[in-house]
Parts: sequence; structure tokens; C-alpha cells
Amino acid sequence: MATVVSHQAIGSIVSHRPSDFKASQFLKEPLNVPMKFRHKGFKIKATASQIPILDTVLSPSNNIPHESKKKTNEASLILIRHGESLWNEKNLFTGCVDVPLTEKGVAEAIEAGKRISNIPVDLIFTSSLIRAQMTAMLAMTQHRCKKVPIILHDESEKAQTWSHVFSEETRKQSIPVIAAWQLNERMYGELQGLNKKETAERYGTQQVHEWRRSYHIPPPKGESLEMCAERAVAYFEDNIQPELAFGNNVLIAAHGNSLRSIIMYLDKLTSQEVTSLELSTGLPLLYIFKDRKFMRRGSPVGPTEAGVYAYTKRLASTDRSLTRP
Ligand SMILES: O=C(O)[C@@H](CO)OP(=O)(O)O
Repeated sequence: MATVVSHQAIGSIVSHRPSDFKASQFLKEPLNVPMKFRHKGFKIKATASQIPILDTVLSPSNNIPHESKKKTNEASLILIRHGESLWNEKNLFTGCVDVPLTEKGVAEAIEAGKRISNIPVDLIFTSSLIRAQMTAMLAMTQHRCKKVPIILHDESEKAQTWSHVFSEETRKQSIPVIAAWQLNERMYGELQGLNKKETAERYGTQQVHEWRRSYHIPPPKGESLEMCAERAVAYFEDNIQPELAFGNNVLIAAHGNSLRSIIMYLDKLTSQEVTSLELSTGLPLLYIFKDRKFMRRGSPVGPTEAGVYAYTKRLASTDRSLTRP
């Protein structure tokens, strides 16, 4: 049965987070610095494409080659579409409108968390929209690591300074969360806020299906999936894939279409194949990144499911370390 979390509790999860800090406060392991942090004076040693670079942030004088510090040659990647939102419930086109979860969405996020509770997570990426952030936070309440996800902000240097965490112990108990607008839902243009059924009655089912599921055709004044992919997949390649290549395990909480575009990239789907890809709200999907390839492992069934640990040796050893008293 799904655990019940009140809206008040969710409010406190989201609004009482520390406002800003650097990832270097939290990770001793290398973490790639997302694009948005790259103008803040961090030293960039390489192009975005291949090398995690937070070790330069952690210790700027560190010249040890990345390869020698690499954690492992495989990492897990979990994708979760946010739980049901208030506008999913009302069947409205949502796009970039920032709408929170329904109670059902909250329960879905918690259920997702149970399913992934044994899979290691070092780093979380979300969109900048509250429904994805709520989903990540709620899912992590169920994780066996018991670490607290904390959102990194970069609006001002003062905020970063003010939100420093000075306890080493506390830092070890935290997981950095990076919110990126590039992972937002596709912008639905003039459809945002319209009812999907009424729009289909007005413009025809075929037209609305093309707006919703085709790769190339944008909705009026909105983004096509192709346009959404240009930002979401570029962000993934520049900021997320290097972390995986370094051995950091990543959770992404995002949206139906930003994740469709990323899955298209991971599974090498054609523009035709992606039209029939549908993602349920709150359903986690697991991939293993190994030897520069993504292997889809489907949706973990639950924390007691032996198959979850059988995915890789690494997950099995993580399970053993979590189980150890
Ligand atoms: O309204 C939206 O933003 C999306 C996701 O809920 O809808 P669709 O299923 O049409 O892509």
C-alpha cells in the first residue's frame, strides 16, 4: 500500500531546502558541473562531452588524470516521469506550466521510490518544474540510503556562500540535485491549458495526435519533440552522460516528452518508432551504462524483487552493503 504523505509535508520538503550551495560541499567523488554552473569561475578542463569535471571544483590544484580516479566502468541510470499532476488529472495540455502533483501523483512518486529503493543514486537531475522535483524528493524518501536530496541553486554567489554546509557528516548524508530547464516538458505553445479531448474535437483526432506524438510537427507556437530533443538530449550528453561514464549513478525525474526524447537517444529509436512510445506517470525505468553503451533493464518491480539485484554485479554489491548492519 502506498505511504500517505500530506501536502503540508511535501511543502516542507520543497520549501525548507537550503537555498544554494556548491556540489563540492557534498561530493568527494567527481561530479560534472552542469552548463549553468560553468560561468561561475569553475575551471573547465575539457569540453562538455566526455569528462566529469567537478574534481577541479573539489580541489582546483588536482591534476590527477580522470581515468586513474574513475570509480567503476558501469553506472545505473533511472528515469522517472513525474507522478500525476493536477492538469494530468484534468486532461489539460500542461507543457511548461508549473503544476504540482495530485494526491495520486504523490502516491505514484512514493511507489516509484519503493521500486528503486535498492538501486544506488549518487546524483539527481530534475527539470525546473515542481512536479518533477516533488517526484524526485518523494521517491528518495523511500530510498534505503536515507540520504537527503538537496537542490543546488546558482542564482547568486551570495546565496551559494550563505547556504554552505559545514558538517562533513551532514554532507555525507546528502545527495545533490541539479535542476535544469533543459529537462522541462516540451513547450506546448497555444495548447497549454486547453482540454485534450475538446482540442481533438475541435481540430480532429489525427491533427492532435500529430501534435502530441509526431517527432517533427510542432503544436501551434510550441516545440516539436525534435525541438525538445535538441535541448534535452544535448543536456543529457553534456552533463549527465559524463557522470555515468565516471561511475556516478544518476536519477532523472522529468517529463513525458523530455524523457521520450532521451529514451529515443538511449534506445536509438527512429523518428517513426518514437511516435508510439508512451510513458506512464511515476513509472521508473532502469538503464545500465557500461562500455559507453546503454542497456535497458526495464522497470524495477520492487525492493524485494531478486531480479533488481541481478541486474549487475555492482547493484548486487550495493545491496549487500546496504543490508550490512
Ligand atoms: O500535457 C503535457 O504537457 C503532456 C504530458 O502530460 O501531454 P502529452 O501526453 O500530450 O504529451
